[in-house]
Amino acid sequence: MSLFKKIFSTQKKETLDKGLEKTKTNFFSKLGKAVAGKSKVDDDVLDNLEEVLVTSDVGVDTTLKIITRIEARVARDKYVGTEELNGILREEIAGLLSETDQNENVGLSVPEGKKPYVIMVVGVNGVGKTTTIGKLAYQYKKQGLKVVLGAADTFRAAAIDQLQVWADRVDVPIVKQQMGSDPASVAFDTLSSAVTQNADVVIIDTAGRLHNKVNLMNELTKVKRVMQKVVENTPHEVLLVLDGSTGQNAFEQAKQFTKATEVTALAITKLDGTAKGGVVIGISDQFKIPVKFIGVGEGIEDLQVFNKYEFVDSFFKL
Ligand SMILES: Nc1nc2c(ncn2[C@@H]2O[C@H](COP(=O)(O)OP(=O)(O)OP(=O)(O)O)[C@@H](O)[C@H]2O)c(=O)[nH]1
Repeated sequence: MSLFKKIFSTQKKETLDKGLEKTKTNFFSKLGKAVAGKSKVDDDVLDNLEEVLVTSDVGVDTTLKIITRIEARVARDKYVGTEELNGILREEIAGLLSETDQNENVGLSVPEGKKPYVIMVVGVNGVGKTTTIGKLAYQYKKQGLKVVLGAADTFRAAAIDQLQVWADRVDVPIVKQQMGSDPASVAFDTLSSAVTQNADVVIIDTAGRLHNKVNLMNELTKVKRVMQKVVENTPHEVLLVLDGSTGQNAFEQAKQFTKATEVTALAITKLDGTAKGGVVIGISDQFKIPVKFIGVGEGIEDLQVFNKYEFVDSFFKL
């Protein structure tokens, strides 16, 4: 590994460790209480553990899967000491995540033959959509790729302004129209401009109004249809941004959006500010959609390509 890569991966690890601090403190303090005074993993410990996982926003279904795995292990090994619980949880959760996430996580690479690579970003207001687009644009640009942003969230003037702020910050072109204009028309213009400029990556913001699923569905379908008039088979990626700090609400949003449109990847933000980081484990397990990015801070560098092994490692590192 080159020195640059080593420094970068150490920094990435430190940011991840720091970003997960709140979740870990909360989780391990609960886990400590769950096993207090116990030397052996028995039914009581398993009951307590179940509660710890559920209250850490891992989600009921995923929690039950984890508990079943640990039960089987306890039954097999006859005696499992509580001091082994951390290591066992780590192994079982890593195992669970690798079973369910079948998709190859390509992270920031742009697949061959897909130029411009078009990412449509969806999600409700306030989840960190604009910030994620800005951070993504920065990372693609840092790799030497030419990026164009499209402000197709035309529902609020602030959304267009905010995206402009990020476009200026990252120094990438943005295509926008007035507030209230047709999002599909902005998407059309953005893709046309990207083709003319020979851009590598296009990132399109969309309005995430969930109050009416049919409207949302119609709007996203139309945006997609119009995109395909410019570049076939686009968008290549539909990235749903979820706010990790909302815990179960993030699950709910994932359910709604996956019903409204075909979501191909997830970004889970604001993990640094929350004790609900367990949501990443539950969401990775429940939806057959890869978590590609996680937000672990407000800074431009604080969006990471999600790696389930690094995540579990950081989570269970004492
Ligand atoms: N701590 C932390 N804050 C984040 C992260 N991602 C986004 N934010 C903050 O979350 C807030 C909302 O982010 P926006 O990007 O404006 O969210 P949005 O979904 O585009 O929301 P609207 O612009 O209201 O539609 C901002 O203050 C961001 O700085 C993250 O990973 N960590």
